[in-house]
Amino acid sequence: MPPDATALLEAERVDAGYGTMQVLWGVDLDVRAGETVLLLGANGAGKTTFLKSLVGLIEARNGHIRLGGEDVTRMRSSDRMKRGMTYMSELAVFPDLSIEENIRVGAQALGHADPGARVDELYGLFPVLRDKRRDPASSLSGGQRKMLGIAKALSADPKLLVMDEPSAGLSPLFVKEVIRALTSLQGRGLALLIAEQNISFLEVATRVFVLEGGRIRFSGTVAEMSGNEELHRAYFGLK
Ligand SMILES: Nc1ncnc2c1ncn2[C@@H]1O[C@H](COP(=O)(O)OP(=O)(O)OP(=O)(O)O)[C@@H](O)[C@H]1O
Repeated sequence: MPPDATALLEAERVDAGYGTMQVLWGVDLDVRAGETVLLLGANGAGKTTFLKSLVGLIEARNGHIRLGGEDVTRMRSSDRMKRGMTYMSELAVFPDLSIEENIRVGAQALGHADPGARVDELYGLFPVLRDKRRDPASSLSGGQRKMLGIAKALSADPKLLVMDEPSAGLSPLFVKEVIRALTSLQGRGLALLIAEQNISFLEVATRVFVLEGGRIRFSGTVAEMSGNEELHRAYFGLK
């Protein structure tokens, strides 16, 4: 795949693994500015490993990762963050800190110029967090806690938010809440890369990549994916 001038993030033939075990085999994926890309895959497909190699928590053994056209493959995680890529993992929230403290910690750690203004802006996006701003994060429901994780990750005003299984541990009702929150973020110029095994997230995606056994098995639009009979059977059940 040649470097794509319009891609915000571009992974090209990425190999990664742990010790002697290779998990990812030549993974290609790109995210354009402002779009939402879903990385679908079953348990153990390598989604987390891939996201970690993108954000710099593990190093890609081969291949290239470019952010805004710049090669960041060997760059530290914090420097990738400064260039606009933020990672939201499951352990995104400090339960003992208040909601506001959580967001402020995020804004400060990620180097936002005016954390106070950013906190107000985020309350506009997630009003439920404003109402509970003095309460400890542990008092939030699962869905609300996920929203706090998203707000915290957004506090540095990234161009790309990389999310690992935002639906993990949530009931279908809370998954809907998170999807609603993500929908409200779209159209603000923010790009999202979401690794999931929950196909509910297809409704927010522009394009989909399917990872199986550490290899990209499919990439295309949601319509193209549901038009592919084998994938349709595997991910949507029998027609
Ligand atoms: N720190 C680690 N050390 C060794 N092997 C690991 C490590 N983390 C993950 N693996 C292995 O790498 C493979 C891919 O795991 P990974 O967590 O990337 O998959 P995943 O698609 O995110 O799965 P899940 O949906 O269950 O989180 C698995 O075989 C897993 O056991």
